[in-house]
Amino acid sequence: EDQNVEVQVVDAMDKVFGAHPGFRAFHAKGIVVEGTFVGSPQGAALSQAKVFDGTSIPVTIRFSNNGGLPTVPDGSADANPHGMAIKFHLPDGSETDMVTNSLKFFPVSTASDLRDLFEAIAASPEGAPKPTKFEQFVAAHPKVGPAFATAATPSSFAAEEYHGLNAFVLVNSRGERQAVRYLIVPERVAHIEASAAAARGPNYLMDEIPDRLARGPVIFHLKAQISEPSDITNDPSQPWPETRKVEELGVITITNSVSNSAEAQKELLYLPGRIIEGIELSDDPMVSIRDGAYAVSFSRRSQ
Ligand code: HEM
Repeated sequence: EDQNVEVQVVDAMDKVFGAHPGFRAFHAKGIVVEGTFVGSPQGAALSQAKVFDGTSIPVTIRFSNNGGLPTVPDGSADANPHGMAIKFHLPDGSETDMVTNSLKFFPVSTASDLRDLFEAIAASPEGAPKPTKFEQFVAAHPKVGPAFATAATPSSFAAEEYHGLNAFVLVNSRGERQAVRYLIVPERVAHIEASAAAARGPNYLMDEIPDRLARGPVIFHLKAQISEPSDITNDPSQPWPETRKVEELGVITITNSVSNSAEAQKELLYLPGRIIEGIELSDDPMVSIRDGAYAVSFSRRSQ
């Protein structure tokens, strides 16, 4: 990977979406909610991380739309995939994060390919000569089309399944290591047609979740897809077979929205590589590069 891909990828995002002071370079539109996580015995057997020890851990969650436009309509295809970022607040004051989205696999293998994808989009405005740079990129990267085809428009942030995509390694108290990919599974997945989403208005997802929480909690199951030794762990564009075992790591109970979401999300920084003992990076270099890019975006949006 290039030395400066963390900066280049954020620059390329800004070329596509424009720079919007105070907002994230990507997943710019979102809403912050709060709740708790309780780890399961299976989670504790897979990882000694304190987050899975069965005690109730406060969580701060940000749901988001794809893209760098703070005003993207929630039901637009450009808002897919939606994101779910979770920050777990451990009793010792430390934090660990998970940053997931609703794609079933990632469109490209590496961060430099993602940079090149945004560069190609930026170089392919309306009326650009055919084949456009974007069309050429898609032709040369066969996972882009199929990956985006896995994204749909949810009826609610609470009715979507989210995927960690990058592999992590869980380490238990016996030192046993298991590469996994996280899945965040709602009680019910519900997708709607673009026309129905448009009828609900441009902020229907952001408006719906506080209303829902006022009526009662929202439950998700945090799960781990368990890899086999032959599975590739350094390429999130390669899904593992559907037949792989999935273990429950615990239950997320979202209890409330926050009154100052717009301010709260400015202060929040989720880092996919913010991990604690019992969770390790895999051989996928993308996670550390993501950390760098998220930090670049954070420092720009905090100015
Ligand atoms: C090389 C790959 C990637 C790069 C360079 C990248 C870059 C970024 C950047 C710059 C941000 C804004 C961060 C901020 O200002 O706080 C962001 C946000 C986000 N990304 Fe990525 N991303 C990558 C891959 C992924 C993957 C694989 C996922 C899902 C599994 C994902 C899901 C998200 C989500 C959900 C957010 C919003 C986080 C929040 O709510 O604070 N990204 N990404």
